[in-house]
Amino acid sequence: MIEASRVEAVAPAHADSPQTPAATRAAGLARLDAFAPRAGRIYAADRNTDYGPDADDSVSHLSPYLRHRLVLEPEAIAAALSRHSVNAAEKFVQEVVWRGYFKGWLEQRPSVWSDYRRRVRADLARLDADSALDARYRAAVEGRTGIACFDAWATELAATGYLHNHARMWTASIWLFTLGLPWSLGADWFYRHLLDGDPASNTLSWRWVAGLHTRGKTYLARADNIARFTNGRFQPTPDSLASDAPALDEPAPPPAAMPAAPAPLPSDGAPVGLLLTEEDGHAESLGLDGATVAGVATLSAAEHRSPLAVSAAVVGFTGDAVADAAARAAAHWNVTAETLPAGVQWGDALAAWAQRLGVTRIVTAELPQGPAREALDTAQPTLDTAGLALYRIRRPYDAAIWPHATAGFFKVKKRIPKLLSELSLA
Ligand SMILES: Cc1cc2nc3c(=O)[nH]c(=O)nc-3n(C[C@H](O)[C@H](O)[C@H](O)COP(=O)(O)OP(=O)(O)OC[C@H]3O[C@@H](n4cnc5c(N)ncnc54)[C@H](O)[C@@H]3O)c2cc1C
Repeated sequence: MIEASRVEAVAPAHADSPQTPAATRAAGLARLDAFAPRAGRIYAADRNTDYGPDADDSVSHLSPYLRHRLVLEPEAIAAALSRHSVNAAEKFVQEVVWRGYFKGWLEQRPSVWSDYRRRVRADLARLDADSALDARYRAAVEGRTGIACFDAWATELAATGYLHNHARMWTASIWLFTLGLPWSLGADWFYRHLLDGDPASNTLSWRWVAGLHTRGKTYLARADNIARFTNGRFQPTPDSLASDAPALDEPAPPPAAMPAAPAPLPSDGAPVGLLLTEEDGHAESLGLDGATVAGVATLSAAEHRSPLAVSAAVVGFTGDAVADAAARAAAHWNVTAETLPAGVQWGDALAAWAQRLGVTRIVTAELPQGPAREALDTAQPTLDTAGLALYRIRRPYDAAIWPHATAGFFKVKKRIPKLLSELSLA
């Protein structure tokens, strides 16, 4: 049994903290608008420097919005390309596409996600059995390792729900190779705190640092690199950090297999219930304008990110994001929106809601691997018994990227010009 009280004793971010951004599409679009002028050469030149939580930097901070699809990847790419040439915006576009690449990679190998979920439980149980490992783990997540940069990033993560990409790479590397902690627990720690916490980007980035994604190739945090790219804020001594990063080893994941395209929603006009989750906050662009949407419901699985307690900021941000999505969808289709109770079986909640609405069809954006997908898969037998048909909509953006996410990012990167033209973005 996992100890529910294993929670970090560092300043937590609260959902209403002034540092927590508003979880609305309007706030995301405002952020995109403010960032777009810097999405070209400024971003490319300066994106690797982490100036600290209270300083301006050159990255977009769009990730919580993109992760919940309050802002869509094509919108972010289009905003960058409306201000900059394809060449100047190349780096930003590539970074946005990394997100879709990781999602597609995991969709094609769902067992990597289920193995991660099992591994987190097993490694948490190891902490109970190994007091030295437990002490190292607690010192790390509470920011008490004595490694100043690591401790500052641990505190920043808990206080803001965000870390700069380079800080994520250094933190993960120090966790693995200097502190000798299990990668799965590092991924779980990030996932419990990041407002942009994403099953694919987070799990696969940790695996990448550990040498499990690009097999055998690890990421080593070096003292001089940290000093340079924190603008001198941190100056670790070289001997305070591991000097090598031996790759972890694991059996290779099964071969990639692209999930079949979901069955289309029949166009016979029968009424549908529209289910919104934290995976997609912009139902208005799902292509449902020809459908008869009879009502909207929301469900969130944010609390199931981990066997441990998920930060209040994550639960708050996710709840606000689905509420914002529901309010917009309800206004768009002129129907009412219901927040279905958290903590119940999704199958029971959905069947009761569909009955209230008088529909036998539920439609939702396709849920990628993650806790919401697990909850919906578990609900499927109950939906079947209730005679409810579930339709999932795959966005053209995902359909364009996922099939190419079979190996490393390079294969997808090479296709970016084609992708931009297929999606009418350039
Ligand atoms: C160990 C580790 C864990 C991570 N966990 C997550 C996570 O849970 N969720 C998440 O969204 N990203 C994760 N990332 C990727 C990346 O760090 C963040 O997306 C990025 O820092 C978000 O800040 P930004 O929006 O200012 O990024 P920008 O630099 O402005 O990039 C624009 C957008 O591109 C995407 N992006 C940028 N870099 C990456 C990347 N390396 N991989 C995937 N997408 C990227 C994001 O959607 C981001 O919002 C992780 C990286 C590492 C090394």
